[in-house]
Order: sequence, then structure tokens, then C-alpha cells
Amino acid sequence: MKIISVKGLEKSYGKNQVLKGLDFEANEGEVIGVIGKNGAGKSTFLEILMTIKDFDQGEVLLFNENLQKITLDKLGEIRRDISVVLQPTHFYKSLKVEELLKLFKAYYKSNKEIEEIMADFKLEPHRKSYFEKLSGGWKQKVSLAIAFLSEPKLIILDEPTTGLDPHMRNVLWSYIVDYNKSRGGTVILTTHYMDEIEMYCDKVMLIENGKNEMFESTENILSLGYKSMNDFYLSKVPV
Ligand SMILES: Nc1ncnc2c1ncn2[C@@H]1O[C@H](COP(=O)(O)OP(=O)(O)OP(=O)(O)O)[C@@H](O)[C@H]1O
Repeated sequence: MKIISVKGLEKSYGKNQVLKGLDFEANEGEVIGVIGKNGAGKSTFLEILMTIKDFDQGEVLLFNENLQKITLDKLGEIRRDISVVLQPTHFYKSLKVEELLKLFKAYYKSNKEIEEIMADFKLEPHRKSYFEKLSGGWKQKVSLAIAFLSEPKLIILDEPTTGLDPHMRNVLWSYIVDYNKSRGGTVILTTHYMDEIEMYCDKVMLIENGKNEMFESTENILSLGYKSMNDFYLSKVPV
């Protein structure tokens, strides 16, 4: 089943045209990595898919609903199926980690047990810590735990592993792979780590000059003769 279909997407900030006719598709159960240099428009693209940013031209279908024609009710409905993780912010100033998880469990009406998610994401050492006082990596961990709490159909992650130590990167990827395999969940994420793309993503989209310069399975890209995804990136993207 097609989860996302994007055609000719355009988006400008004032005179700065960031997306210039981007095409993209995601099918149920795919893990797709979006790559490109700093400022290429990856976060902009993801935020449009998250339905938190407008766009100028083109067509975006999410769960077969056209975002330009959708009613507010329908938009609410599809938002319940999507979980997002933005760069960690200081939203939750006065709440402790355990309280935050409880709050979101109630909000999402999640069947997941808090203790299970605490254990999965190894959050125990900071159960009683205030979110705002955590380090960047720990904030990221907690944000990810919250995202998985809602058991969404589609999960959109903006640089989910930036700032995480190698063990935590591993934990996060195990979670993504497991969520994908056991529930058939679809995952779209951005990363600057090409090893993650190579190991875990089914497909990769390279954004360059506002367009999908390449959108292929990682397998097909490597079969073109690149030694690694890093090699592919370095040869395709000018400094
Ligand atoms: N709210 C905004 N207002 C004006 N310009 C913006 C805004 N958000 C992003 N931009 C600009 O749009 C371009 C693309 O930014 P975006 O954050 O989407 O890129 P990115 O590929 O995610 O970059 P990075 O890898 O550095 O996170 C940049 O030139 C950025 O300065």
C-alpha cells in the first residue's frame, strides 16, 4: 500500500527556493533515508510530510489524502497515525522523564507499558530527572521513546541519531528495525551517517539542487559500483 506520494513539490522561503520539483513515494513497511548536504532542504521536506509546514506547488498525498484538499477532521485523523521526532527542544520544562512518558501515554491512549519503554530505551537512570536538565543525547532518547509510545503507522525522524553514543544509536536502530518488521511500520528519516543508510534503509533519496537527484534502493545504488554509501555520497554531492 502506498503511504506517501509526492509530485513536483516546491517550497520557497522568500526568494530562497529550497525545493524545486521533488518527487517521492513511500510504501507500507519501507525504511527510507533522506540525505543531502547541510541546507539541501531535508528538514523542510520532512516538516511538509509531518503536516507542520506549508508548501507552494505540487501534490502531497498522505494515506491517499491530498494535503491541499483535506478537511481539518481528516487531517486530525491522519496525524494520529504519524509520529514525529524533531530536534530536541525545551518544550517540557517542568516535567520529569517518567511524568512525560505518562502524559504522552495518556495523550496517545497507548497500550504500551511505561516500564517496557523505560527498559527498551534504558531510561531508568534518568527516570526522575527533569527533561530540560538532560544532555542533548538524553533529550533525544526520551523524544524517541515518546515517538514509539504512540505505535504509529508512519514515523518521521529528523536526524534521530545525531548526538547519540554508539550504544544508543544501536538501541534506536534495533527499535526501528523491530517496529518495521513486527508492525510493518513505515519510517522516513534524515541522517548524515551513511553507514546507517547502508545498514538499515531499504531506499535512499538524495536531495540536491532542490530535487530528488537519486531515489533508489540502497542495493541498486551499491550495484552501480560504489564501494559504500559514503563513496556514493562523496562522488555525487559536490563540496
Ligand atoms: N523557517 C525558515 N525561514 C527561512 N529559511 C529557512 C527556514 N527553514 C529553513 N530555511 C532555509 O532553507 C534551506 C533548507 O533548510 P533545511 O533545514 O530544510 O535543510 P537541511 O537539509 O535539513 O539542512 P541540515 O542538514 O543542515 O539540517 C536553508 O537554506 C535554510 O536556511
